[in-house]
Amino acid sequence: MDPYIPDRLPLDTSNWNWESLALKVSAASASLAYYNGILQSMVNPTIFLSPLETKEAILSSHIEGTITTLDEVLKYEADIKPDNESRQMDIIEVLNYRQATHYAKEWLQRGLPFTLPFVNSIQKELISGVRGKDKNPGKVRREQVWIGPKNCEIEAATYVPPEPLSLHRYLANLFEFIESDAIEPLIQTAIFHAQFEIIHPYMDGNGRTGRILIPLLLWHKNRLTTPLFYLSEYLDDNRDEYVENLRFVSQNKDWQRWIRFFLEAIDVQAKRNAEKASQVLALYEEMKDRVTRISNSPYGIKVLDTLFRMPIFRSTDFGKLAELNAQTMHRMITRFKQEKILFTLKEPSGRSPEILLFTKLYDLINS
Ligand SMILES: Nc1ncnc2c1ncn2[C@@H]1O[C@H](COP(=O)(O)OP(=O)(O)OP(=O)(O)O)[C@@H](O)[C@H]1O
Repeated sequence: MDPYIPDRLPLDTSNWNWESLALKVSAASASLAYYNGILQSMVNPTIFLSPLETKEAILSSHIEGTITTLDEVLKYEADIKPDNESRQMDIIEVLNYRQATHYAKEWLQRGLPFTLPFVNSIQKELISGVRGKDKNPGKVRREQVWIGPKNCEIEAATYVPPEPLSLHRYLANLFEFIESDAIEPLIQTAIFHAQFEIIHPYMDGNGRTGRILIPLLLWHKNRLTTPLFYLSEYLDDNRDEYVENLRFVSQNKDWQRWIRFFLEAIDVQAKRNAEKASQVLALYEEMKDRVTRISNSPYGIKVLDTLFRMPIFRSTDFGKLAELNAQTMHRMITRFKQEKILFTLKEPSGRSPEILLFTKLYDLINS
């Protein structure tokens, strides 16, 4: 199989079946707008949706074969680590993914441009210090890669991305394309994701970097007011179809099939994300009164935000993040336990602090 020569963007869409696409676009747009309305009603969506972001990191990494659970990741952050070393590496990959997402959001919200150097730096954050760290992090590849059965030779590949010397040309075309205002933004995002995967700019992390970019693009194209959106649940549930639809673009030039799949994914996930975000918001409102009453102090909201940031935590981290002195922290934790808001996951022992679980939020995110 020869290296693929990607289509130049924008595509020639004169023969497309716009009627069928328009229906999908309007359904996905409506669901996304509804989800965005919920985002807008949140005082601090970054804090509220922080556990959902961890789940997105887990599922996006799972598409690439990294296996870990929300429980393991949250426990790891609270210093409960699995014995198995490869499991630990998988958790670190997920934490890197989340770190790369934060980094990307901050970059864009500071008004910095959506360019190739930006995406290079996301990929660098993603693979630094983990599997792939020796594969030129943050640099466009200079070697040929291919996709196929694990460790296969190029002859057995199912797809061979473009040859390295041509990459900068295709990438320049891709980043120019995304700035065009002449294309419907959801279709533009769908095309961007597929073309990014088709180009396969890096030695490692192409799938995950491409998926990190989706909410950032939706934000860049004014479809989200905060770059928070979680698509990987759908892509992971429909992994074979996801990959097959990408393959159909290069194999049959079937862009419309890919775009329909992508729009369906946005539609379904926007509804799921909206439901989850509303549930988190409702839990926050319920807890606001209780926590303010229990804490009976000016720290109430800070304490609540800290609980929402990490449903499993060490008592000492909780104290630090909520800016409480040790005495106040212990008093509050005791009261929260009496009120069955927090449960002890691990008793303190020696110099190790107690580890606690905010069950309601944890169950909600995990359901
Ligand atoms: N035939 C295909 N055409 C275009 N893109 C594809 C194709 N098959 C898979 N992909 C994309 O490539 C990603 C996986 O790429 P690859 O197996 O090379 O791993 P990678 O570059 O190391 O990425 P990661 O480290 O995130 O797994 C998939 O998640 C999907 O987005």
